Amino acid sequence: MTSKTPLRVGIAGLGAVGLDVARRLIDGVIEGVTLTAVAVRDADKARRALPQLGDLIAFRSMSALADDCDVVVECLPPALFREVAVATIDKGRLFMPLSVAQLLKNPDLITRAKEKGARILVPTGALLGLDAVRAAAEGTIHSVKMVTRKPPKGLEGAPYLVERSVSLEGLKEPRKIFDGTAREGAIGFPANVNVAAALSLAGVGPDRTQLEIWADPTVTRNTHTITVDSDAMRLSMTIESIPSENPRTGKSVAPSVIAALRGLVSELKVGS
Ligand SMILES: NC(=O)C1=CN([C@@H]2O[C@H](COP(=O)(O)OP(=O)(O)OC[C@H]3O[C@@H](n4cnc5c(N)ncnc54)[C@H](O)[C@@H]3O)[C@@H](O)[C@H]2O)C=CC1
Ligand SMILES: O=C([O-])CC(=O)C(=O)O
Repeated sequence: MTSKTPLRVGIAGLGAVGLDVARRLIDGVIEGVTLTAVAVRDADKARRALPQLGDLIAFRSMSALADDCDVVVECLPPALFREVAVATIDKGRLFMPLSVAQLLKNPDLITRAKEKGARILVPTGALLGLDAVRAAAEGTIHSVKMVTRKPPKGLEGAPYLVERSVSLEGLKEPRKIFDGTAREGAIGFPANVNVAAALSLAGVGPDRTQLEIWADPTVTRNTHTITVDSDAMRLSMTIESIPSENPRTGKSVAPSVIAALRGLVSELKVGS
């Protein structure tokens, strides 16, 4: 792809992340990247939010989104992930998932991407430091741990809590609600800790990545701390992301997608 050929982007799902990414692309924040098509549930609602849709930016079904896009950014509820993933990969496009926990449930997609000449690029999303974790993974990683603290509203309704009839309503003190592996966390909290899945894919995999989740009424931000110990480095990093209109999702997620898209076309790219 040369900088003269615009990179055509499709977005599946215009919720907290997708709408923010779409707005920024329409505003022309990245020279050489255009929003070409979107897949939405309710076209009228999408047009009310973004009147530019439907004219130069096409509405497509999820299976047709990749037809005229080089990159498809998936910003859907987890249950819809596979449909758009398969359609994009089968067309040999670049697939950028946000519902990263679903990648752990659908590992065949990675082999499928190899067969079809597609690529899967996981943006850093609500996390940080994945470049350093990948560098550590070039050597020997001894341990990876992530501790997530979210305001209770950002965790309510997660399957892990519903199955155990755990209510977070009226919580006054921080409460540890989960302690296990990233794989188990991705199953129990599919819309809350995609970041744990991303961390595990960057480092030592979902079964060796440890995860704690706290419902914490004393924090106002979605807070993730990662600690990595390897033969080359020890690192500990924390990000505190302001919740977006979707309390589960931090405001750092959409800019992270924009940064990842920019990295596909810019002459200078900083960080791996
Ligand atoms: N990787 C990461 O760091 C992060 C990942 N996420 C994940 O990213 C995904 C998107 O997050 P949000 O934007 O906050 O979710 P959201 O719930 O705000 O948006 C989802 C959108 O999908 C739309 N949708 C539902 N059915 C649809 C259909 N059949 N066709 C097209 N669109 C449909 C909904 O109307 C909604 O607008 C979620 O799976 C979330 O868990 C969220 C935050 C961080
Ligand atoms: O935005 C966040 O804090 C992280 C999040 O929802 C996720 O990883 O699914």
